Amino acid sequence: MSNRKLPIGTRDEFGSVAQQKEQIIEQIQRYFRQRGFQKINTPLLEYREVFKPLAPQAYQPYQLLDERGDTLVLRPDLTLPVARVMSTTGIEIPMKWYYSGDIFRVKKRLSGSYNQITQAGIEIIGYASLKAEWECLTAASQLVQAMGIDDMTVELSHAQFVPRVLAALPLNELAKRNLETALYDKDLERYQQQIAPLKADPFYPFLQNWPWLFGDFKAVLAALDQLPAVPQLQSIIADLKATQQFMQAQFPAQAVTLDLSIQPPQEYYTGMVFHGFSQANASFLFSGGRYDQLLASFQQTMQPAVGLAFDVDALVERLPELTTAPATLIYFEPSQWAAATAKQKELPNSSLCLADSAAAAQRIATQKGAQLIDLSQEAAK
Ligand SMILES: N[C@@H](Cc1c[nH]c[nH+]1)C(=O)O
Repeated sequence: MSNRKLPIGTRDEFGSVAQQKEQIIEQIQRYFRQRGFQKINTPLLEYREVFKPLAPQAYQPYQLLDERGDTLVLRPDLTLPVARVMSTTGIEIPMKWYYSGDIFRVKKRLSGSYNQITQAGIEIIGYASLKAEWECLTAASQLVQAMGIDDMTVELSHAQFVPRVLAALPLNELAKRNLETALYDKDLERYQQQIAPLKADPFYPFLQNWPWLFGDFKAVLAALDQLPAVPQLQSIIADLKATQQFMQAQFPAQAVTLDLSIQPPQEYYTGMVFHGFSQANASFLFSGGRYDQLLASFQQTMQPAVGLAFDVDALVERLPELTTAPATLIYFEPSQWAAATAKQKELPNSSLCLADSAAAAQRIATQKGAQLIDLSQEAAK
């Protein structure tokens, strides 16, 4: 009886959860409108090619065919459609976009997570400076704080850190790939096997600690003292330090950590990567980063870009339940329509009772635990 079932990984939303979700989306969008961002909407359906830059194993999309037999997908990401828009229209950069919408990612069966996720996010296109990352982090900290969530940790990382360390190691390409996978998977046994041939190498003391290079910002940076000088890492470390100092100065209460052994959540990231998490949530509250090469995969020219997306569902999960004023139902005679409407406007959490009789109205009020105002009594006077 599949007409009574939902597809795996989807859900219905109603009542206070649906209402909180609407409010969160509105709060985020209002914030970005006020900061001078422009709204962008893209379709739910796109050609599969738009999402080529995503790691296929990470985000398997739902696929369908259009009438010509071309493969379409339900969008598994919102950044790539914005990159497509930028490269197919003559919109001038720099540009700051905000958006909200659902994305679809087929997850493993029994993973317990949803395949339809609501995101609200931004894409800042055309700014190469660290200020663009700081704009994202400012928005994330201020918005999450304003929602009343006070246990978020912001974690910084950098998409180039791991590749640049690997490039400096005296290993062949295959050994580097194996080392990278073992590091990202936190498969310590395989990792130890991969670094064993480097026991006499100056990188060895650092390599022994690498899988644990996450957590307290200063402690992680201090562990880099063991690293032989790699000139290609200097700008990365300087940017991360400057960003941590920025956060400390602007948002002293915001916890900021550093992870130098993590796989970036998107393959298209080329620079600093950041996300926010709370101990109470399995998913990130927001996730984002710099992706300077992405527009080049749609057109010839490279454009600097940074963005982030909030996971609206994860935010709602963290919010305290809505407490609403006790409900009131207003029963009235058809001739009292205008008076009933005026009364309803006055009373918070009230609605018109559309029942045919006062007795039916009373039954509904009792069933809903609502107070009943009966205007028909006044009409009768
Ligand atoms: N699209 C990314 C988030 C992001 C927006 N802009 C840059 N990154 C995600 O879903 O993880």
